[in-house]
Amino acid sequence: MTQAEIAPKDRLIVALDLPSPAAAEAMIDQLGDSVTFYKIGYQLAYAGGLPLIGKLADKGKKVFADLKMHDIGNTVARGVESIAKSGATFVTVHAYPQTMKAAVEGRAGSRLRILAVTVLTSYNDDDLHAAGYRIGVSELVEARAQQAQVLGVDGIVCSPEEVGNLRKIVGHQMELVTPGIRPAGSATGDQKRIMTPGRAIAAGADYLVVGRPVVEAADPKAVAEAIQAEIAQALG
Ligand SMILES: O=c1ccn([C@@H]2O[C@H](COP(=O)(O)O)[C@@H](O)[C@H]2O)c(=O)[nH]1
Repeated sequence: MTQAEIAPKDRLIVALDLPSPAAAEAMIDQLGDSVTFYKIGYQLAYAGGLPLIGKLADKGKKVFADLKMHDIGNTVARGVESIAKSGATFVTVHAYPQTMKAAVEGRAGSRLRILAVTVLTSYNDDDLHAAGYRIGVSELVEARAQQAQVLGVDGIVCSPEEVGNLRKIVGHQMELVTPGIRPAGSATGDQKRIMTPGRAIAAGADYLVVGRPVVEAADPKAVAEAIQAEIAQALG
C-alpha cells in the first residue's frame, strides 16, 4: 500500500500501554469505531495481553506487536514465526543485521510485516555516545534504515525528525512508522525526538504511534479524533 492509499484515520496507531487486558479492553471499548489500529508493547504483552492480538484482528482492527525482538537468529526467526500466526500486522525487531535477516526469514509465507527499530525516540546524541556509539542519531538511523532495506525489511521505526531524510533514501516501498508524537501542549515525558501529528505527517510519516497523550487523557476518544483530524488536515 502506498502512502497516498492509507486513510487518515488508519494512520493513527494507539499504543495500549496499560496494565492489564481488562484495562486495554475498556480502552478499546471507549475508543470504539474511531480507532482502527492498536499497538501492544511490553507492559500489556507481559501482563497477558498477547491474546488480544487475535481478538482485535477478529473485530477487524489491525495490531502492531511491538515486541522489539533481539536475540540469536534462530530465536528471532522462530519468535517471528509464532507471532505471524497471531493475526498481527506489524512486529518490531531491533535493527541489527542478524536480527533483521532472521525476522525476514521467520515471516516467510505470512502477511506479517517486519519493522526495524532504528534508534529509540527517547535517545539523543548524548545517549548514543553514553552507550558507546561514536556517531549521532541521524547517521545511525540512516545506516540502519539502509541495511534494513537491503535485508528485505518492510518498514522502519524512527522519530519524525528523521522521516524526511529517510524517505529520500528508502523511497516509498518501506513504511515509516513514528512514535515520539506529541499533540501541541501535551507532556513530552521521556521522549526526546518529538513532533506534532500534523508536522510528522507533513514530513512524510505513514503511521503515527501515540500512547500516553491518548490513553492517559480524560477523554481518549476526543484526543484520538483530534489527532486524526490533524492528520487529515496535514494530508490536505
Ligand atoms: O523508538 C521508539 C519505539 C517504540 N516506542 C513505543 O511507542 C510508544 C510511544 O508512547 P508515548 O506514550 O506516546 O510516548 C510506546 O509504547 C513506546 O514503547 C517509542 O516510543 N519509541
